Amino acid sequence: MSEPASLFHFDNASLGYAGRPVLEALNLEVKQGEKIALLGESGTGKSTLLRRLRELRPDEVAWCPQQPGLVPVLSTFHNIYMGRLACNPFWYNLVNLIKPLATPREEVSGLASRLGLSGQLWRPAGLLSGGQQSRVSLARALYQQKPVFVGDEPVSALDERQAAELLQLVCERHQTVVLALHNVEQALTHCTRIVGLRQGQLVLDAPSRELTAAQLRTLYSLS
Ligand SMILES: Nc1ncnc2c1ncn2[C@@H]1O[C@H](COP(=O)(O)OP(=O)(O)OP(=O)(O)O)[C@@H](O)[C@H]1O
Repeated sequence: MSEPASLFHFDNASLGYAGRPVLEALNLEVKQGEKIALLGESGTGKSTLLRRLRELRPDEVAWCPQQPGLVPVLSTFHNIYMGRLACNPFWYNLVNLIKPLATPREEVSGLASRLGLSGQLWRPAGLLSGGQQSRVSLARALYQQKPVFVGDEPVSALDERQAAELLQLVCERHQTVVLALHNVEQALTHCTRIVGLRQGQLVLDAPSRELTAAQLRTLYSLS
């Protein structure tokens, strides 16, 4: 069997903003088929790394940002539909804005029901609860139907049961997954590899099966 293809490769890389590094001396390779959880305390550079992954392969990455960034006056349907806006011609998007066609209605309502949003399909996104908005954002990313899913704390606003179901759905539907998470149990259950960041450095990179929740919690301990 041939080796899985390398999708992202950082070799002693520095990532940051306007010449100010956030992550330094980064060595990391992501191969096709991997399910990776990125852990580390707030401000350590998880989002910075995820943004770079998205920039490197914009056509292959389904992106689920930390802030839902929904259009509040548009319905749940329209916000999810936006995941595929760039794949369709202008006239098709315009028609679907005014009177959604049967195919996208079916696709989006199927996805909405998987995410427990059936009853919210035609409500303006601005009227939804925080957890519902975060599920709409997740549905919009799933609707992109790309091979790589990059999610920045995509389930942090959800309860444990919903979070587990949706992480499973994300992993089933994408060949490669990279997720920033704060919950170490979720990381160990759903991901096969854990990457830990601390103060701008990669300090852990190991298969989940070799790690315990207690070891991962040390990434968050003060020192
Ligand atoms: N657009 C930006 N311009 C300048 N600095 C930024 C920008 N975005 C983030 N930073 C800085 O980069 C550092 C890392 O931020 P980042 O958002 O990557 O952390 P994080 O690990 O994702 O945190 P959290 O868990 O709170 O989301 C922080 O010091 C932050 O202030």
